[in-house]
Amino acid sequence: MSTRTESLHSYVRDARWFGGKGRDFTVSDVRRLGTVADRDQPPVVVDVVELTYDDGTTELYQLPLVLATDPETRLDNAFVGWWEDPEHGWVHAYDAVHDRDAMTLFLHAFAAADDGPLSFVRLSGHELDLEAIPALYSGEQSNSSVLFGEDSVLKVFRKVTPGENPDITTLRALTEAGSTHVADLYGWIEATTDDGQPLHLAMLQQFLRTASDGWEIALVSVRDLFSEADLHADEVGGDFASEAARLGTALAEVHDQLRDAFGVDTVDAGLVADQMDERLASAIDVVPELGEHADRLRGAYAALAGLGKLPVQRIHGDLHLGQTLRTIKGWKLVDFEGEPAKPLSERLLPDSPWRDVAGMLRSFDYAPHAMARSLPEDDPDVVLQREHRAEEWAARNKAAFLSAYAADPSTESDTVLSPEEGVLVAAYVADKTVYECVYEARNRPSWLPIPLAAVARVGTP
Ligand SMILES: Nc1ncnc2c1ncn2[C@@H]1O[C@H](COP(=O)(O)OP(=O)(O)O)[C@@H](O)[C@H]1O
Ligand SMILES: O=P(O)(O)O[C@H]1O[C@H](CO)[C@@H](O[C@H]2O[C@H](CO)[C@@H](O)[C@H](O)[C@H]2O)[C@H](O)[C@H]1O
Repeated sequence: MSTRTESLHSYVRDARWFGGKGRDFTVSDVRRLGTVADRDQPPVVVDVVELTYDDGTTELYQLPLVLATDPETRLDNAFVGWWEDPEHGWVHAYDAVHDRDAMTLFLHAFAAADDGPLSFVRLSGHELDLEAIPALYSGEQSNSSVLFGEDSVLKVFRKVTPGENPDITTLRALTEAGSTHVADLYGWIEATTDDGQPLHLAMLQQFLRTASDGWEIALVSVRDLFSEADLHADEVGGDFASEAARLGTALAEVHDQLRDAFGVDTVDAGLVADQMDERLASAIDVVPELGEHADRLRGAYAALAGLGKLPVQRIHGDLHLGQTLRTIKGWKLVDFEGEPAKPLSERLLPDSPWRDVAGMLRSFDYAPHAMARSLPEDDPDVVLQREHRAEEWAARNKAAFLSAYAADPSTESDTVLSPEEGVLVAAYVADKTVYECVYEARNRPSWLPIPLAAVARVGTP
């Protein structure tokens, strides 16, 4: 291994955004996609490293790097390594998302709509604040986001896949449709692979200055309820139901706009049910406790199969309260990348809007149970009381969300679900709950009881 690949290997392995934690891999290739340069500062290159895992599968990870001739002490915390670079000789390499100068260079490249091996594509309609000071967003998870003052935010995708990135293309369609429920897309960075496919590297979008995370707001509402033992969910000050209803309306509008932009198709409900069944079979290998509920879950899938054909369209794909932001101008949905565990080819397929609805319904169940877990309590009466309140909170907010989602604006009537919609909701909720069992077993085992308890309730009213 050269010094360069050795350094890149350790940097990727230890990065917070690396999705292959715990798996052995080698750096099998490093490709340079392009360079952004200004004569007054070190060049910024965008490299993509190919990782090969023990089982032979590969993944591409993006590394924008500042290549300095001398050590840059101001970037000590972003040091990747020093090596002989094929284009720039001996360099000290730093992760560019930590560097204000490098990110300012990117912002200016957007303003100039630079086009070359790296294309900085910009949508019209917003004048970028070129004076904005870049700062890396501290809550980075699977990607790295850089805030430009209060004007825009650049999300740098870490794991990249050749082909269309739905985070960009879905957001672009919604922005162009004038949706009020997203942060507008301002532009994106794109390169082309050797075989001519697009490689979407980053996206620049509106910074939502007044945003509060939907999950956090929901938790505060639950906490208010728990602290008022004698009051019901509709009596406490922090009642969330009107927000849940606004979320339902927002999602219905987003689905309408996505239908208009990408069209509708149909799929065989039996095939969808089979996929749910397959997910269940592999989930049981990871979470054996699911086995005792398998018959009931399969009952929900069989009912779905009985529906014949299902309308499908572009959807969010991984919706939960943590992907919603409450702003002064209403609710916004973020992160249209789809379910992280699915390969890109599957995430791009049209899907049932009820998958998004089910994601939100599951979140309304998670919030009170997650809050209950964070407040240890020995008194069995209080535990029981909280359990009642948790069910009450979940039921109230699910109902508010669902009736707003399903309400028909043309008749202005509050609609209860049709029997067919009831079957759809039950099947997609069951499928999401199975997914969550695997997610929690792998990432947060102490939270596994939350979806497991919900699996035990599948099929009960
Ligand atoms: N446009 C935005 N304005 C302000 N905050 C945002 C914006 N987009 C996302 N966020 C915040 O950043 C967090 C991570 O964003 P997200 O798109 O989910 O990134 P990731 O793909 O890394 O999870 C969100 O939960 C939200 O709190
Ligand atoms: O935000 P991501 O795209 O990474 O989504 C994954 O992680 C989520 C957890 O952060 C997970 O969501 C589950 O936990 C949430 C509370 O933390 C809860 O609101 C959701 O309802 C529940 O599904 C999501 O499933 C997973 O894909």
